[in-house]
Amino acid sequence: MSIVTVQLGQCGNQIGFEVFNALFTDSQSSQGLCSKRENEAYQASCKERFFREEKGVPIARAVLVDMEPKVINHVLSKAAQSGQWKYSQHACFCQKQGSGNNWAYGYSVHGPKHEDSIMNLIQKEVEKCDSLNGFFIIMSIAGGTGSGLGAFLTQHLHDHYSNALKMNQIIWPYGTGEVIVQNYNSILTLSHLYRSSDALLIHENDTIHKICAKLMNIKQISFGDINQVLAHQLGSVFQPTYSVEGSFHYRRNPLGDLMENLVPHPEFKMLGVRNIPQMSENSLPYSTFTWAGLLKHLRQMLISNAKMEEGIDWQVRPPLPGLPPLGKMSQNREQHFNTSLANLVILRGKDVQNANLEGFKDPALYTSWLGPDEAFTVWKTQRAFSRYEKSAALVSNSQFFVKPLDTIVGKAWNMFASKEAWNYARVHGTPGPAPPQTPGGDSRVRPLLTTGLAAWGTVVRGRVSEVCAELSKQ
Ligand SMILES: Nc1nc2c(ncn2[C@@H]2O[C@H](COP(=O)(O)OP(=O)(O)OP(=O)(O)O)[C@@H](O)[C@H]2O)c(=O)[nH]1
Repeated sequence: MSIVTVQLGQCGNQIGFEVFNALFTDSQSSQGLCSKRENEAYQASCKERFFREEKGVPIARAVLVDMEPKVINHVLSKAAQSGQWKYSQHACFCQKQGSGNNWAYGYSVHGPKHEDSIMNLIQKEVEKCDSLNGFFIIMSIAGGTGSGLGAFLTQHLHDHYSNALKMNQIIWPYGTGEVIVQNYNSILTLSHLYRSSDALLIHENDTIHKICAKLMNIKQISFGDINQVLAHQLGSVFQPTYSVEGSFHYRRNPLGDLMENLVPHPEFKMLGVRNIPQMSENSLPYSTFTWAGLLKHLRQMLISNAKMEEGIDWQVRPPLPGLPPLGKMSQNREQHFNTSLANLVILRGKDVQNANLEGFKDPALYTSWLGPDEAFTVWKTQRAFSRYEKSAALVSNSQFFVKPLDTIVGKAWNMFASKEAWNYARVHGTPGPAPPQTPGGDSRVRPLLTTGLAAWGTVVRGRVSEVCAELSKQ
């Protein structure tokens, strides 16, 4: 079954390119450390998911959308220059003017105006799949096009393709110093996506930046570096794995299987990825790994909510069995133990059959309403990924995002409240501080933003407390 990727805005298109490039390069690699037959099955499965063929050339199953032509032109030519795969020239939609980091402009102006053209392109790409698995929608949540138009399109995909799964890859903005209205844009996007998407796979720019600095030893970090790390993480999740252990049959329903294992309740669908090992190419030849070592680190990253291998807090332990719920709760809080709803571990490489995953089956890791039998899954393949002889990825539905979500909602409310205070002061003749800049100099979008923000902010805030309440029941 195939996945149609929709790349939106600057961020979505730049990341999309790196993802296809990583998938293709890995699938063609001769360093898979497995039999020829197995390698061919892996390649065929990757191709069916992400590429089609036109005159013998692999073409990404993707639709590229941006309101400015520059980035799309750039990724089209980079893909063509790779000499290995291409985008279709006919699967691109761009205009001359971006959304100026204005969510409402993307959602209320660009969305309705270009809905037919974009949905037509998507339909054409869908018709080229023998069997559609779903959509993978890559976007940032802080700009205007990816976030606003992305929320609009996801809603329309939800309405038009109700049987296909929708997974949004969203890029969480840096905590400081980027787009002044990023917190508004983010909560507007999240609250819309929460209704129309089946799962949100979240990557935080701050985290990936740290991985580039600390694990990859990159001195001057560019979006290109960040996107390569991100593409590696996504590849480690989406490249094929066995449907039945030991067979060369690869999973045919990647998005469906992922959701079945990781989204046990439609209200809890924010997923995070951790992977191990991740290091610079120079260090790799001098490193050896064992499954026991990799899995010990990965488990501790999970329970202590460490975002990368470096700086893991080894003091955090699962709550002791038999403690009364209240005792468990206060102990959890003290230790910052990260409770999970569901975890999927994906193992790739040599001797994968010998990896022992008992550590992930401890009931103390999960909520009281799902035991490890339902909440924990493992996928495997003997075929090594990228340049790593052994590697492990963890996709987790856990408390990972409660804190970043709370921070973003809190900042947006503060900004909103200070703007309201300023308006009040102005109306009542008392001078107040200048208002923070809001998007929407355009009179069409300003009312939508102020009323919309109040409504959607409440929705997101409600989600946060629900997630906290449910997950802290441990
Ligand atoms: N990881 C990553 N983040 C990016 C990249 N480009 C932009 N961003 C992030 O995306 C957010 C800004 O969104 P953009 O994608 O640039 O904006 P857009 O969707 O094109 O919308 P407009 O510019 O308003 O038309 C910020 O949080 C940036 O940090 C990229 O290539 N990689």
